[in-house]
Amino acid sequence: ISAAAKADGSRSGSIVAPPVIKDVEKIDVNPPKGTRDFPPDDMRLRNWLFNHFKEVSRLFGYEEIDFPVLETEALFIRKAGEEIRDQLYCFEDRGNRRVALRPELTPSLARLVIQKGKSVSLPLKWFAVGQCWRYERMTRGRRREHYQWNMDIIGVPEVTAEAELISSIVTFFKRVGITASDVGFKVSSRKVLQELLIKYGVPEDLFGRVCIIIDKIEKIPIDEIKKELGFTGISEDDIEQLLKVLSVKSLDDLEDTLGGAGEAIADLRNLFSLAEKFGYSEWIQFDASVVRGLAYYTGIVFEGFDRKGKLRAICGGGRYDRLLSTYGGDDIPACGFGFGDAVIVELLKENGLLPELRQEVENIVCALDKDLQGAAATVATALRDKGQTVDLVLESKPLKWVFKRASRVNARRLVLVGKTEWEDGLVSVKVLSSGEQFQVKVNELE
Ligand SMILES: CC(=O)Nc1cnc2ccccc2c1
Repeated sequence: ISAAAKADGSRSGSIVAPPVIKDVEKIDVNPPKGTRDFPPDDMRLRNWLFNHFKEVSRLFGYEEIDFPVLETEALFIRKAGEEIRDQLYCFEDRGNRRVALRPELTPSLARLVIQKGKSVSLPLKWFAVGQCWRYERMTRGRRREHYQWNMDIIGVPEVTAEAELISSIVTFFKRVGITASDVGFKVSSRKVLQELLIKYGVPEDLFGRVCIIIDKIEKIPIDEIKKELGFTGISEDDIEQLLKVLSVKSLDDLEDTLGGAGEAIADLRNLFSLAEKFGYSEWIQFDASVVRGLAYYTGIVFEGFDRKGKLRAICGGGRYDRLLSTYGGDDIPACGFGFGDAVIVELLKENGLLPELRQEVENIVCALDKDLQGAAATVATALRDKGQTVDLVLESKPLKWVFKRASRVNARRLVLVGKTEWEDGLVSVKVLSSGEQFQVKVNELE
């Protein structure tokens, strides 16, 4: 071989190296751009968060629902110029159907309510925790998926519904240690805008579009806002007046500016007095500039914000009384909120409230030599049948290895199956925290 090898170490001539079978390309082991894996540590935090979401929802008497992450594209096609529409993760499936990964849960909920029709009795109180998707052209490193907790009340026209929804979010915050000095809710009503646009003679079908433009008020320059509002046909004077109303600082100012208490004022005053009764007054404040970025809201809108102003909105929601009818359903009033899984984790981190979550297992069961593997399986099963968690050592390993694994999986105790004890139906147990050691009959282990 050396004769055939060249100075540069390459080979030639009669020597044939065995063919290297390269039948698999090394695949990219990272998840697709903008998406996340949930290895155990991350999954523990996610389960901790989602369990709080679900426990609060159950505390409020809501029933859990779910729907496919894939929907028809038509469910999300709205012409109000929403960002969520521009970033729709849509495509044509192999049956040439236009489909989309859901960017939010509310349309699916509306679809399900209409599908159920008369077979469900109102009011419905439903909740879901589901993954939502967006496709951004240039991924500015932003995520393309997140999980959202939603709670919705279908069939209640009064603001007691919105008041209860905010109470459920306050309950969640309290459970994870967030207080009214960390977080607040900005509350307003789109009926303010509605009343103004009627006054300005703006056609009703432009309402959603105007709301979406106003929602961008803190994100793009005011001149751009005025220009976009101009395109909808509102006069410059009316635009000035509109922006003035949206900057009022109190409900009283709003009432003066609107020249009397319309529905919007009545709803808001009602909500604030209910907040008192629910016990969360110090969590909410009126803020006329809150409109939220979804076209279908029609009344009260609210969003959770961090008082340090360092993070994007934590959650948001409101009343959407027309959504079901736009899908051909009956005119059923509805309201709900969405709560994403990203900002809340940043907030908890900022406030040192992230929980320390470790794997834990009660028992490691191990055979002390390999012909006791069956006995170890019997012991493991006896413990598992009693509801004890067991990590069964599945191969014969030196004791040193077992101790190392015991500390890594945070086991409470070791259960060792040895030859002599087993003949007397005994196993030996070592409590790892105290070092206490004892022998016990298998069926007395608990
Ligand atoms: C902070 C964050 O991850 N936001 C986020 C991530 N993915 C989404 C996907 C769909 C709709 C909204 C989304 C929002």
